[in-house]
Amino acid sequence: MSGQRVDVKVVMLGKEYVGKTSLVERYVHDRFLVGPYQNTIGAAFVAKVMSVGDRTVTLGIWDTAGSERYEAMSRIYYRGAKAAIVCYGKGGSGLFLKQEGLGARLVSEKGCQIYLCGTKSDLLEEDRRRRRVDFHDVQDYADRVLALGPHRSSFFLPDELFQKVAEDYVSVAAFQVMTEDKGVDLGQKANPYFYSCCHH
Ligand SMILES: Nc1nc2c(ncn2[C@@H]2O[C@H](COP(=O)(O)OP(=O)(O)OP(=O)(O)O)[C@@H](O)[C@H]2O)c(=O)[nH]1
Repeated sequence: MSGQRVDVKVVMLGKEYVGKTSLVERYVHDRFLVGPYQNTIGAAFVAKVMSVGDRTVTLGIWDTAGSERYEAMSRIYYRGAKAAIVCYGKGGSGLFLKQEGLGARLVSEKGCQIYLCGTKSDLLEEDRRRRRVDFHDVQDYADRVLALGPHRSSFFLPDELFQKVAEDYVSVAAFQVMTEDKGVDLGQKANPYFYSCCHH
């Protein structure tokens, strides 16, 4: 990685145990690690080179620790992020508050595109009653807390999600403005995307 230029700083956010590391592992190494859960300490970094049309884009992905113990540290990692993947466990505890705080802070970060990612969809497929986070709550969060414009919902596999981030970097006007260092109008950069992922 030394000397390699990162085009897009991507930060993974969300509560502990929600599945951030597994999402990155699936995307970067195409594997799902079974075994005892190991929480991330601080943050982990990985770079991934990918193609968008005839362009090469390097994502620098910071997988931050979800535990509140590391919250102060995480702020360091999302400084300057151009994309934030905010993960929430659809079948998890139902607590969305931490992400709300993080999301609100991210909006104040210049030029950060936000992707809301529902994880562990496979658990819901096994048993619909496990759903704890309602899709409408997520929509409400995007509207009310992030105060962002129109949004879409899609089911994507992990590699498709990161591909979308890279494609947006190349194609979305706000990103193009940023690369020219002209600054970003927060009002125009604002579409959150809802993604639903599982890693199996
Ligand atoms: N069934 C299922 N389990 C998952 C999925 N993704 C992650 N897990 C499990 O959930 C647990 C937590 O996953 P991690 O990826 O380590 O979670 P994290 O968000 O990185 O956690 P922190 O490092 O504490 O922030 C692990 O035991 C994973 O095996 C998924 O899509 N489906």
